[in-house]
Amino acid sequence: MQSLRFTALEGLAGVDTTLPEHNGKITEVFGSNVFAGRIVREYLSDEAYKSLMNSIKNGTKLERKMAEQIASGMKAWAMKKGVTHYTHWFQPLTGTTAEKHDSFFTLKGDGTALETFDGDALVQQEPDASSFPNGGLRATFEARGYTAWDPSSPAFILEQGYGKTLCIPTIFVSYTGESLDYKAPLLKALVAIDKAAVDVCNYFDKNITKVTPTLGWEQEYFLVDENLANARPDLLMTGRTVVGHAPSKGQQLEDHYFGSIPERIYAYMRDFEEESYKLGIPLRTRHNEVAPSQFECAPIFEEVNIAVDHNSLLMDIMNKVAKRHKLKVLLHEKPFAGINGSGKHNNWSMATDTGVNLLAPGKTPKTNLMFLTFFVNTIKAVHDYADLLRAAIASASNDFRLGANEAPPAIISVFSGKYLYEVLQEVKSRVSNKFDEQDEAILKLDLHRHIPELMLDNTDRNRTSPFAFTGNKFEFRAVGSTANCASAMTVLNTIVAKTLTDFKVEVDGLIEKGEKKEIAIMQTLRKYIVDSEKILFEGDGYSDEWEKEAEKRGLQNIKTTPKALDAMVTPKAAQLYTETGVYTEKELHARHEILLEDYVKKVQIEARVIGDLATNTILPSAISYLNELISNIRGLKEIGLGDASYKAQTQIAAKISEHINVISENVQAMIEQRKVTNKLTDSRQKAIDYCEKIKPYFDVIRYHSDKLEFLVDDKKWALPKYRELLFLR
Ligand SMILES: NC(=O)CC[C@H](N)C(=O)O
Repeated sequence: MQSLRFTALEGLAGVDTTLPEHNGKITEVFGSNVFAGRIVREYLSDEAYKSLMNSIKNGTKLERKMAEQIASGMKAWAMKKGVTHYTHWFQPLTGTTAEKHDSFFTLKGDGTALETFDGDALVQQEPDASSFPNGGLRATFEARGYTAWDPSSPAFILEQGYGKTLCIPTIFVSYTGESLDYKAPLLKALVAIDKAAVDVCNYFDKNITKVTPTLGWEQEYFLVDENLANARPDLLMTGRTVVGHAPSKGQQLEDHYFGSIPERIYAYMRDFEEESYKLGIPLRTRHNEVAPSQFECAPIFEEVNIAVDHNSLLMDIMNKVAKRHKLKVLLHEKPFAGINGSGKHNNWSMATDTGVNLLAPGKTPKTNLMFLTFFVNTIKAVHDYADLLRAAIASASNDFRLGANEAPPAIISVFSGKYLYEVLQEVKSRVSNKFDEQDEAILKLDLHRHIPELMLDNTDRNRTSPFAFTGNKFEFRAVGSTANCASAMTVLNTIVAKTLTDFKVEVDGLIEKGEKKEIAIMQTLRKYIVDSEKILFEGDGYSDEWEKEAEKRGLQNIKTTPKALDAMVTPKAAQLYTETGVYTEKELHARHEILLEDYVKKVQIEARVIGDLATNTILPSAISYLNELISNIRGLKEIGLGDASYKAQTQIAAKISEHINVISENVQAMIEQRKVTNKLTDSRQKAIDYCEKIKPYFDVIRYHSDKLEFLVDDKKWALPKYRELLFLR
């Protein structure tokens, strides 16, 4: 039987690349499936509308009567659009989104069939959902988990094939109130930063009453022909290729980056964009990324909460729409060795209700001081809690990306850009104990002269930094492409909230001692700059010198997930999270446990896939070719030719045979090691064992498999090759 590889290759020519028919104007479809804006106004009474808006703005609880009215408005809108079912839509710690559909349809006691959706169904559900990761927070026999409506993220309609479902964004918590998802802690972090940032803003402007962090993510991904992907069990099971010889041409010519978008890919992009627009996801950019077959899309920034939901939704849509185009989208951080991986850079800032971006340099000396305050506090937060940011981006898949081919290293540092670096140095050298009002006024003016030079296109970019200032926001580049942005956003907003709170205490302390407010601020900023200087790095983050320099500075460089996660369960982390109200200690430990278990499972699956592939696919291909060589050598001998005539064949046969043996021995050894490791009961130790004792086999097996791929007759190789996966579509 012909291998799937060749069937897939033959099928490629027949792929349809025609563009789907779409409405020309984005504004005509944008948000049409979202219960927001005009639609809410239209379907709700003034009273219900006001109370919903109030709940969104101030987080106040909705009265039951209002919830009833809102549910009825939502149902009317949804049914008009042909919706039959509703679901509480949530983001459990599995990394994907979850939904369990219920129909509006009910039978009353007297047998009347009705469509209903009441306030209770909107506000809270008990989906059971006992199989989601919970880190010991729930025993299965008391598996109650609740989903609770988050009014700050609008309801939307998911269209799928024939069906339409009303989705209510919710948080997912245990019976006793512990969070079991990505969203609940995020919302708490947003409350914490709002309070802390408003307090600090009020030093400068009393009119500011709300600060909302914003997020603009960039989603990188790969696309592979679906049939080719189906012939790669590793892609299907793990999202990455565990073997594969490097193609002769990779990304070295940089001819794919920003190149013209291939027709078939363009059709796919246009299609998932259209789906996204209907759901109010404001996608703006699309382009070819650096690696062959790698692409990127990014929306206009939004409030963090909404942006997180939109990214989770988008990943789901991208997967579904890819099927229509017979493509497979790879969101994994490192689907292919030797070329770029994929990130999900998180562009983060904070906006006030007076319309000011707190990380945009101001127009006047006074607003510049406000900018500087938030800028320095963010740097201090990253400095003090770098280990938590590292933990926030840790995953089995991101471990393959960090520090490899154009991805930031595992060392957390901040890039400020030349101008702001100078500004920080200036504050450091000029603010002293004797610093008086006059000095302050002059410094402020001097800084103001400096800062306006910082036009957006004037700031230098540093792609090698994990956390870079880019003119009016910070770009957290270390976040991986499969990640739920909520992990990074929860940590970042929490640590900045905590730093701002401490900052206020220090400044108020100085004011109480009789210092003028602005001088107190400057002095505290100076202190923060000095304290956090070692986190600032303007150079090449990819270089070996930086690793050495970072070590000298005492910065952590934890390359693997199991140990990076340790930061979550230190006394310092417990204090931070309990003080800000984001996690209880119990929740932190549960989350730590869940992440370790996730790591173990992912590496375990990879180990199994590698073992299977080696035994069932790679070795048989090699042995089959080896047999051909042997009969060839035997034949040449039989017709009386001497050693010299089959020298090459003998050499190739010897090499193949050696690779076969090494692979076979290592697969066996890996299986034996797994048996030992699986017996461990401590999750951390088990994860470390998987990382340090099992993963190293992957590299050895891969090395020898890739050598075989190079030696074995192409027709006998069953797995689609890198050149096919990356260049054929
Ligand atoms: N051009 C780029 O920004 C490359 C980013 C890179 N793909 C990453 O993993 O972060």
